[in-house]
Amino acid sequence: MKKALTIAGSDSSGGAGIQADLKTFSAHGIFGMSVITAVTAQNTQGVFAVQDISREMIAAQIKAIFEDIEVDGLKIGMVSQISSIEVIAESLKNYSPQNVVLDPVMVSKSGYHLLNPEAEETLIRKLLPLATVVTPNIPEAEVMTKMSIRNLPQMEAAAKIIRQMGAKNVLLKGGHLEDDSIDILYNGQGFEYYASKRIVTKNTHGTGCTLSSAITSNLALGYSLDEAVSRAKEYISAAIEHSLEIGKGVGPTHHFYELYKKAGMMN
Ligand SMILES: Nc1ncnc2c1ncn2[C@@H]1O[C@H](COP(=O)(O)OP(=O)(O)O)[C@@H](O)[C@H]1O
Ligand SMILES: Cc1ncc(COP(=O)(O)O)c(N)n1
Repeated sequence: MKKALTIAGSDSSGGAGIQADLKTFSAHGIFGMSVITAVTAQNTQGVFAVQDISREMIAAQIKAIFEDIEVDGLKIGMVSQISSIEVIAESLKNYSPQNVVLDPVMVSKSGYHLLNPEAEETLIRKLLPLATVVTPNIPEAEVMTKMSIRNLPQMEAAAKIIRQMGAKNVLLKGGHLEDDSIDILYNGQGFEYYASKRIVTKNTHGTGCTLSSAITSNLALGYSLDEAVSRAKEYISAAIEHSLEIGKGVGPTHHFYELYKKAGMMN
């Protein structure tokens, strides 16, 4: 069985973060493991409190996993402080992990700063070079490039700038634009485009986490990056289409092993 690790924050309401990642890994038939960087008290309506895990504890979790178990895919999600980012970068250097997907989580859908703005530059400098692919949404790409992104040509220009910052590949997600949702992948030579119909729903809590852990799962299963992104896009579209009316606010995506298996997407 393939094994994947998520280094991210815990979402008490189960829609995003570590919880979304582990559900996604399971739906792909992957054994999921976690390094928790922060515990959040959140639900479908907002984030109410965050407690960061100490750098010693983050390092100890990473060591415990890599010293014992082979990691076929690694996803990095919410990391809130400079010290946490630094310890992750230092710890991972010892293990040279393959198939690293970096989701540069900055602000939650409900507007809470999950990444301390002072740590943005450290995230770019320390974590981007470790990434096989980085998956910013439009507001994150705007912070990284300091440019305004309103259309496809601006997305392409931003993807080129972000790749120059050190990631091997950039998947810039178009979910925040108004038209159909197009994500673009830039590998330094050319672009791939992944379009999907915009699904009309308010329930998109955890879409970014779900997409990045689905890419990680498919890379761990041995698919090329292009195939991994295509399959992950099918997964997230179905997960949004079947999203759940849970809670009073922005409900979560749905993770469904059985439907996925029927669609012939299981290995
Ligand atoms: N309403 C929607 N319909 C279809 N796909 C969507 C919708 N919202 C987001 N997506 C897709 O979900 C993934 C996550 O997108 P996005 O919302 O941009 O990221 P984030 O959760 O990081 O803000 C992307 O592949 C995006 O294209
Ligand atoms: C622990 C954690 N990690 C990531 C997100 C981002 O998810 P979203 O952008 O859907 O709010 C979140 N809300 N909580």
